[in-house]
Order: sequence, then structure tokens, then C-alpha cells
Amino acid sequence: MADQYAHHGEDKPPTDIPAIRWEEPPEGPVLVLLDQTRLPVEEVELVCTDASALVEAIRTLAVRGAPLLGVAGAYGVALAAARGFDVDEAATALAGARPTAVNLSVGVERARAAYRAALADSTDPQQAAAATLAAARQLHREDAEASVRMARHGLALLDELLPGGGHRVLTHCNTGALVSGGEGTAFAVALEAHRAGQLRRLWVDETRPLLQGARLTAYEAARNGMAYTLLTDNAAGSLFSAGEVDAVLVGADRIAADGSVANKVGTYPLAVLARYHHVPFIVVAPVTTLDPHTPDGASIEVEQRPGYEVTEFSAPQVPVMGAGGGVAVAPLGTQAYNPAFDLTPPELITAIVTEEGVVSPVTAEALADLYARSRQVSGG
Ligand SMILES: CSC[C@H]1O[C@H](OP(=O)(O)O)[C@H](O)[C@@H]1O
Repeated sequence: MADQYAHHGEDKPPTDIPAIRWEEPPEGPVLVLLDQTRLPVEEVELVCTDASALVEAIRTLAVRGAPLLGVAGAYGVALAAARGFDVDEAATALAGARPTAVNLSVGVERARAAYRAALADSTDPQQAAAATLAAARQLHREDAEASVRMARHGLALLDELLPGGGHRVLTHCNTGALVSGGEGTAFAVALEAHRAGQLRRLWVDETRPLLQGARLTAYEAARNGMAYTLLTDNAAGSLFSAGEVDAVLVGADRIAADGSVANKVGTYPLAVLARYHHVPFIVVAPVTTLDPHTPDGASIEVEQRPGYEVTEFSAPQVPVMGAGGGVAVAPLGTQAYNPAFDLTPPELITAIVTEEGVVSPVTAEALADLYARSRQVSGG
């Protein structure tokens, strides 16, 4: 069962509501989640009293992001233990809620193992429940600590790769505090750069279809006072082409033994663009995202989500009208980069097909020749 604590006020500024917290009200322990499907318009918390409510929150991305899924999964097992539900049943349901982020099953199994170990020591279910919660809290702390260390390592790498500072970083999806027990993964690196006065611009891919970038990364960047600009996913290429991207920072949901990275759809095209434009493409992820048991990318199960997420825009429950008269999806005041077209260089074009024939490879000489021949034919 999931209840709600509503935080959306008329003029309530974004606050530091944690993505996840464990509470122990008189009526029994609960897991409280900042409902990410309602952001950025509303800060609403979901109150989960059992694993099934948490499974639903994971499936609907009310709680999301690989590292946070691991923390949530561990707390979900602790919630089952604390409320006397079947822990194995809860663990299995939680681990199966979403297939790609390995952190989820890692967090669930870590809590389940703590529960079983405690039961082996003492048949007291309360002691087992306490040990399970302790394991979840430990994972939460470790993730927060990992976030700090990733941010430091990431900024040091950016400074090494891009001497002179003033980094213009492009990121995809959302990898901040909303995916972590701390300040996130890739976003945490950008935030560290910002705090060091080294972030000149954070380019934020909107990340269709669920708009984690437009809704969540913009929300986090605004809250942190970062210089950020939103763009459609298909506008990223023109930024690279204009030389406006110094590095790409993305997260990961699972990293296979061969180094293949599963991440939000749209990450692979950015890697190709970065390679073509000689821009560093940097994946930022905690060790809990590494999966030595999955040999390669082809072995990673890529979640297939419902088609209506592409064919429909989920209307916010409390629509906020933007300056253009439409329903705002990003925080009001968000700056956007919005070119109507982009340019593709001839070396990337296999062939140009015209009614007069095919030009391949595409060279100025071949085009001029075809044009001249067409003029002769038309008597122009
Ligand atoms: C660094 S974890 C964040 C990771 O998770 C996102 O997926 P989703 O929003 O579907 O949970 C995306 O792949 C991010 O890179």
C-alpha cells in the first residue's frame, strides 16, 4: 500500500527532500520515496508499507536510477522483515521489478543474506529484522560515500583531459541525488566541477520518452544553481558539430564483464558522436553497477517498456503552464537550445540518390558532375 505526503505548495521552493528515507511512525515502519514521476512540478512523497507498493513504485519509476534501486531494494527487504511479511517472497518480487539495473538485485540479495544470517544466529524475527535494516542502512551509507569519491575522481579526470577548466559537459538522463544515496554519479561529477568553478555549461539531454533530463536533471541543476541548458536528444549532434561539448558524462545501469555499458536509451548514439568528434565519453558508476557474472552487452537484459510511454505524454496531475502557453515539463525558467535543423558532413553520407542517378562517395566533384549532366538533359 502506498499513501502520499503532499509537499506541493503554491510557492514552495524546491527543497532537499531525500529521494528515499526510512521512517518508524507508531503504526509501523515505512519507506518514504520522493515520487519522481511527479517532479519537477510537485514534490510528493510515497509512503510504502510493504514490498508490493515498492515494486509498483520501481516499475513506474517513482523511484529509479541504478544505485538508488539497490538501496530501495535493500530497504524493501528490511520492510518485509520488519512487518513480518515473507522475506523471500518480497525479495524475489523486488529483484524482478526491473531487469537491467544490476544494483537492484545486488541490494536485495545483500539484505536477504543479512536476514538469513541473523535468523541462523537467532530465531528472534525482530533481531533478524534489525539486522536486515542495518544492512540496508549500510548500503545507503556506502552509496553516499561512493558518490563523493566518484565526484572527486571524475573532476580530476576532467581537469586532466581538459586542461584550462571551464568544462562544457553534456549529460543524458538523470544521474544526480535522485538516483543515489548521495549526490549521484555522472551528475555528481558535474556538480563537483560547478562547485570548483570549473563547469561552464551543463548540456542536459531531455531524454525521451520519460524526460528524466528535462524533468529531473534540470530540477537538480536548478536547485544547485548550475549553468544548464536543456536540449532535445536529437539536437545533441549539432552541439558536438559546433564544438560546444568538451566531454560527455553518463551513468550506467549495468556494466558487463567485457566493459559493455547498459544505460538509458540514447547513450550509444552519444558515444558514437563523441568518438567522431574526439570528445571524451565518460561513464560514472559505483562498483555495485559492475556485473562480472554477465559476460558481455548481448547478455544484458534490456528492459522493454510500454509503448504508451512513447505514444503519449503523461500529463502532470497539477499542470503548470509555461511561458509559451503549454504545459511545462521542465522547471519554469529553464533555458533551452532549440535549432530546427542540423548539418551532416559528406564523409558520413554513403550516397545521395537523385532522379538523375546516385552520387557515391559524396564529393564536390561528383555533385558538380551530376548537376552539369542534369542541366544538359533539361537543356537548362
Ligand atoms: C546512474 S543510475 C541512473 C541511470 O538510471 C536511469 O535509468 P532509469 O531512469 O530508467 O532508472 C538511466 O539509465 C541513468 O543513467
